Amino acid sequence: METISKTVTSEIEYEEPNYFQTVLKQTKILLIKNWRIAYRKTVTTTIQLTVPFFFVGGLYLIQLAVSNALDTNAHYRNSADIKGFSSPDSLNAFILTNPNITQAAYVFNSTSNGIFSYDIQYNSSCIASWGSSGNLCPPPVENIITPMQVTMDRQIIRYQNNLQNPTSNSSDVQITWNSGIFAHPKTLTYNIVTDLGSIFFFASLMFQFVLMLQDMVLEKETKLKEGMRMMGLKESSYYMSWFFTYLIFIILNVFLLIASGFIFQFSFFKHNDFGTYFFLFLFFGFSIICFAFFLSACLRKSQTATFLGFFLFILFSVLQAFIPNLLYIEGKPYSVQAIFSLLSPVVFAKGLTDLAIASDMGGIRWSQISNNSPVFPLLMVYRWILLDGIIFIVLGWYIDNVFPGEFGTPKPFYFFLTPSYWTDSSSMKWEANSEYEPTPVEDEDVRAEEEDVNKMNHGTEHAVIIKNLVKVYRNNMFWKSKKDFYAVKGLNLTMEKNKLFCLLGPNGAGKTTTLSMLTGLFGPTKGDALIFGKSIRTDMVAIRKFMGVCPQHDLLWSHLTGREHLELYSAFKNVKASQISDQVTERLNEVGIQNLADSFVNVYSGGERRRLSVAIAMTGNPQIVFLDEPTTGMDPVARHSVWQIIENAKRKRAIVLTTHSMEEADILSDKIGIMAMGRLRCLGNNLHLKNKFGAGYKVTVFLKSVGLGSHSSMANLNLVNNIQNRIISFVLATLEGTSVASKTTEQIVFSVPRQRTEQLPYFLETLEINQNSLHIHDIDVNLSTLEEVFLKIAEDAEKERKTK
Ligand SMILES: Nc1ncnc2c1ncn2[C@@H]1O[C@H](COP(=O)(O)OP(=O)(O)OP(=O)(O)O)[C@@H](O)[C@H]1O
Repeated sequence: METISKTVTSEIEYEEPNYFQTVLKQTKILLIKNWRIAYRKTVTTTIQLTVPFFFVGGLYLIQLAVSNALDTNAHYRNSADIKGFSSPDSLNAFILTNPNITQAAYVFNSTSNGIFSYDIQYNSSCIASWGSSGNLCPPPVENIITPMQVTMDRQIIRYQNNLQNPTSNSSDVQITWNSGIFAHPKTLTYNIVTDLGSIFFFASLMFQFVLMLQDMVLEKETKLKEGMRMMGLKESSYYMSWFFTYLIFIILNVFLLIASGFIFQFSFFKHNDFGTYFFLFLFFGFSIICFAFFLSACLRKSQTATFLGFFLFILFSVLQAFIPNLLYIEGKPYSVQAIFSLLSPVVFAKGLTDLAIASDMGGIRWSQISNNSPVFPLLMVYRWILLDGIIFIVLGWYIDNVFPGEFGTPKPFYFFLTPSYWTDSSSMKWEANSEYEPTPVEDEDVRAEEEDVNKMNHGTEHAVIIKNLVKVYRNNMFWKSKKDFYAVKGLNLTMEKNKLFCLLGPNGAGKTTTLSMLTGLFGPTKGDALIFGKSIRTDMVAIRKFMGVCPQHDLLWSHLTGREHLELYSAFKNVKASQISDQVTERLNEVGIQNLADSFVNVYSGGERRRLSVAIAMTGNPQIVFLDEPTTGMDPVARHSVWQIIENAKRKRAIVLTTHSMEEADILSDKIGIMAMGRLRCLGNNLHLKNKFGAGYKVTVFLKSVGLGSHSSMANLNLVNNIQNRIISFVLATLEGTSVASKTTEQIVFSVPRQRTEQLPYFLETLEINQNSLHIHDIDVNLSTLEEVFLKIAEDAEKERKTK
């Protein structure tokens, strides 16, 4: 057997923060946790943070593509046409009435005495430029002005020379020229932001919404949220930590969105006041965080969350594209506008459209937000978006409390009116639920326990008192059905302080369900339990302060280290900040994973994860610890060291253990209850159960070697058979009622009934006297094992199931 190092548990000092300090402290540590995980999920986080840049960039590319398309379609020139006009005014009149069919014009000012002056006027719009499509707007100097100037100058010189003397040079010619653009009507530029901006800006923020919804529902689905709650997490801290995590994401996104807007030179960002669009984006970000909260309270599966998230993304993209134009117009009743304004994407789109249209006309100043539009000006848009957010967050909080779904205990619909909700105060309330119709109890120990429990009025003398606890897994959440499954059928039980109670039972017996109710993972259908006098129905928050839990499935974050997990839970348990580091090291040493302390949990083996879960359960010196199959998957060395931890731990606290290892139950338990098919079948300490349910004793007779093995021969086998038969005949004749349990070439195991206890010493003496003549090497006597007791109970339950 390996040496087990004794761990000396140092005295833990606690902080006693008030409710608000606790919430703030927990929020801070959860924020650190969220950001650590986000930082370590490098690729996902980078995409999450930079998504607005890609959306705005995409918008810019579309703008380019649309402009080019307009270029291609322009039928802008017919270069064969040359027209003459009598005056600049008639030229201008022609150009204004026939836009974009003339590329350029010469306007002659004076042509006297060898002095020439002319202007070159050209079409400055991109669509009329020279060159083919693809060149968005080629420079006029190279394409128009220079060729025209060179051509004209040459012609003037030629003309002048011909007039005077064809052979003389042109030094006495003086030419001045100017260039300018055509007269043109008011320019209409294509503004992509007006048409598509709202979809793109909306999409870049909605991306966060989908991810957040998925993150939150995933933590719920994987029970991590409930795991933290069981260890003392405050609901408000949990929500605040997600809220601030995503608010920071949103703020970073908004800044990146604005920066991208400037990089791509959108007039939306250049011409409107910064505050006008900054607050619009920020408030919309806030409202989608609240909307995600609301939905996460209603959803259970992360896959559904992702699907719904994308569906809403598309639905709102469509709605916000056309509803604002139909809705926010003069003459529409305010009530209709108000109803649609409950959807923040719709009001957001209205705000964006206002800003986009205004950006072509100088933009909106911050001082104009209350009157920039006759219907729903920006100020009203801001107010509605904020109101939407507040409505959704309140609804989400209410639903989460009253309909917590699979996990969590439903609170009454008026829970927010009860002082205990706000103060964590315990009401010491004993919920004697009379609705349960008891099933007849066959075992007298179980019946006696039930009678004791029914006499108890308060539960402070015991660590746990369970009274008529029932759990029904409903087939659907609305009505009772025949398919409803009764997992626990009226459990009555007490567990003592400073003792270890072991709950055993075959698979599906209802052990985990019972533990889940006791730890507040979900509420009982009927009945109640008091833990150190506090009801699991009404005082779970108070109970969690002194409770440690090691759930059946490890609730761990792959991207956090073992040390970080323990630091997080120590803080939940209010261990003094200055002591956390020492306490964490102590817990890590205790379970023997100190060498993995700074490795991420995703590299831990199954057994190492279990050890970390046990260390988490023991964090903060809880008065009661629930261990659901804590040693599953551990090697024998680890298992023995965990047994030693449990053995040490139970001196100061109550421990409730479930296990499939009979050895573990035998060694550690002070009291054992065996459940099957949702009911308690027997109760007592291991000796009592073995005596009561075990077959009696096992006598193992070891045969002397006759040289079998690889050299076995027929003759030797016959010899062994003879020896075995003689021993069996002798034993069966000496001790009445004995039977052969098993037989090998080396040993024979006999089952001796309990009724023969008194004759056993005489029988063993006789066997010893005949040891040599019977060819016996050794004899061993054992009481029935717990395993036999377990098998008998399971067998009885199986028979009961078949007869039903
Ligand atoms: N969410 C659920 N919905 C419906 N039935 C459930 C649900 N959870 C558990 N059950 C059923 O309730 C019964 C009791 O389950 P429970 O997990 O409590 O058993 P257990 O004794 O802990 O078993 P094991 O030893 O295998 O862990 C099982 O038959 C199980 O299938």
